Amino acid sequence: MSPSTGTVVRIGTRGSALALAQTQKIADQLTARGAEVEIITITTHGDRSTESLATLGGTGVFASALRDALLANECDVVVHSLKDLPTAPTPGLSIGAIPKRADARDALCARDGLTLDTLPENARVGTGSPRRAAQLLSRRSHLEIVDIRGNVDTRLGRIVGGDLDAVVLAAAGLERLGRAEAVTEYLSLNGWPTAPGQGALALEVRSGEEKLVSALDHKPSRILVEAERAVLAQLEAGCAAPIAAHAFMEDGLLFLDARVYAPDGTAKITSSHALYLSDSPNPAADVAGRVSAELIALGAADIAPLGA
Ligand SMILES: NCc1[nH]cc(CCC(=O)O)c1CC(=O)O
Repeated sequence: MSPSTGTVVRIGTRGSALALAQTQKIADQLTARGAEVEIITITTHGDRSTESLATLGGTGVFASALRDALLANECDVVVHSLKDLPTAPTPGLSIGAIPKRADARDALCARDGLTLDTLPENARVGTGSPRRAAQLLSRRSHLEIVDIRGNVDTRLGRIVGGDLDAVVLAAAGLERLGRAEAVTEYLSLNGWPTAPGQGALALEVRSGEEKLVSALDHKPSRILVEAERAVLAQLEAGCAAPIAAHAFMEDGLLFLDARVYAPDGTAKITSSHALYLSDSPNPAADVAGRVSAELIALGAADIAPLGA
């Protein structure tokens, strides 16, 4: 054990079961590196509201209360789900670490082992995400999309209760909550890219205090999520926009695939580019620049409400 420094690192988190589970993991990793930590639960507008995610205005509903707590010195580190974090930097704050990314896939959780192909015509599928709704409709145009909110357990409960036939959730969240047994189909990222940054966490600190968490930073994960999020930033899109992105590395190349969907699933615009990581001082921004420029040139703003 390292000797205690005498300072306790206060980690702020949302109070949902998912947020607490992922924060506990980060707390354990910091403790293993000799830090003394304390977890502080902060209630956000996004947690209190029962409005649909789309009407809440998307961007940052979960993040702003955590950031306020950090700026007010009520805690020293906050743990965000990266995909819920607005792309604009906050003055005075900095992302001190992006730990190794978990599974970026979406997962279908359906009754009776059903899959996307075997769900009956007009099946009721719950999601609060305009991206997932568009992807579902683009694969199965007769599905009935039900706008749902609430935590993962509540959503899964609606299948058992018979109200819904299926829900689509992030594989990473189900895994963190120990609910992976509810998955009936993992949706491949090739055909079903997900929200920029899905499966990754962001550890935010006050600028200058990055050292509190920098040991947990995972450079490859940071490059991948930076590439995906740069598409959102360059399209000036919010986290509720029907946009999906998937970056991966292979043989020294950084690949980025992004799609913009019409909300009703009847149209989509796609772009994919790759570049050698060694060819650019900033490969994430460069590959995202090419993809975004192409999406815009192909009419992304005409098929989807990007600012949502
Ligand atoms: N917007 C809610 C949210 N934010 C992050 C996750 C999942 C975990 C992750 O992507 O890291 C979820 C739930 C879901 O989409 O099923």
